[in-house]
Amino acid sequence: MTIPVLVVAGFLGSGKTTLLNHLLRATTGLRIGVVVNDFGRVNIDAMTVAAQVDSMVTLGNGCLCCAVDVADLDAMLDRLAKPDGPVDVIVVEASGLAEPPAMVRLVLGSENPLVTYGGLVEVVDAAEFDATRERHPQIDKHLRYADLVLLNKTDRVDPATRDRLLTLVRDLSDGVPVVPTDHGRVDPDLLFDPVDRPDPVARQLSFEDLIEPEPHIHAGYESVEFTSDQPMNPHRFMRFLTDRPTGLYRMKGYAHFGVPGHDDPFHLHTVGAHLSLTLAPDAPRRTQLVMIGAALDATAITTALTAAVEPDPASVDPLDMLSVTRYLPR
Ligand SMILES: Nc1nc2c(ncn2[C@@H]2O[C@H](COP(=O)(O)OP(=O)(O)OP(=O)(O)O)[C@@H](O)[C@H]2O)c(=O)[nH]1
Repeated sequence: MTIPVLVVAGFLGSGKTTLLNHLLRATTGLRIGVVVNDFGRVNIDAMTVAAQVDSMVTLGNGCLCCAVDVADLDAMLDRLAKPDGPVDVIVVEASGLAEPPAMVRLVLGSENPLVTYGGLVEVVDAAEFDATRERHPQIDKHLRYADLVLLNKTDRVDPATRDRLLTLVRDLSDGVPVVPTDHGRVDPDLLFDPVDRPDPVARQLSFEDLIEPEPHIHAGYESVEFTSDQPMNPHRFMRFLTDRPTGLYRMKGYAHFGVPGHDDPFHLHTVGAHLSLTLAPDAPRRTQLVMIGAALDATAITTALTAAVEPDPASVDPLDMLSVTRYLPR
């Protein structure tokens, strides 16, 4: 079980903290570690009902909030990412403009084997987008860095503007999934896998008892599944992975190539352009993938993956497997 670390970025006032609060409310059973760089600046609802110790705040429902500088992020990830606790996912709120790429590098460079990169989410204020872009043209570059863009505050624009902005942000972000939200209300399942835990956290009065839980919203994203009992061709499959389908945020599952000398399947997960691959000798010898994103073209994805099926794996040069195995951890 690895712990995804999600980095949330966005211009001042775009709704990052609102998104954090939503995630704390909308997930049940999931223990979220929230990392901010200043408690004083961020108004996390949960903190009003929490006990603060040192740089860490413990919430009744098993969530933790911590305040660290970017430089200390690595140490905080080690503190939070431990087998069996204390959290299932970590959300880092990036503040300041230069920070997101630096934070992503830190997360990707973490030597903690439990830490996996969970994606860079850019929150954009729909009501201010045109004005922000005029003042800060670098926002276009930020959109391209992101693995997922939330076009937030859609309640503050009319439907025609919302649609225009959605198209504009999709064009600017170059294939990155863009999901419209108000008050950061995105389905948490788009961001990370639900955790099936009945109620292991010993608790008295919890955060969840004190706030109104939000109804589950299942909107703004799709998932596409692909299964093949026939092996995949390593080159064609890796081309599919590197030439990421438009709107794809994350993908998880198993791939089987059946090339002589390489019969073990691989477990894979991707977030944005990042791919993580491990050998899964005990998994069934088949390919089974779930792809999650926004405005996914299910037909195009299925067609591309079907074209990557290899009916005659014995004829594939085992050296072609280098295009896959080079992603294995060293
Ligand atoms: N109408 C509307 N207001 C929103 C929405 N999302 C956030 N807000 C409000 O916008 C203001 C800024 O939201 P925050 O979540 O604090 O934004 P932030 O990005 O964390 O801000 P900084 O940390 O200062 O950069 C708050 O008053 C929110 O209540 C939305 O979708 N619609």
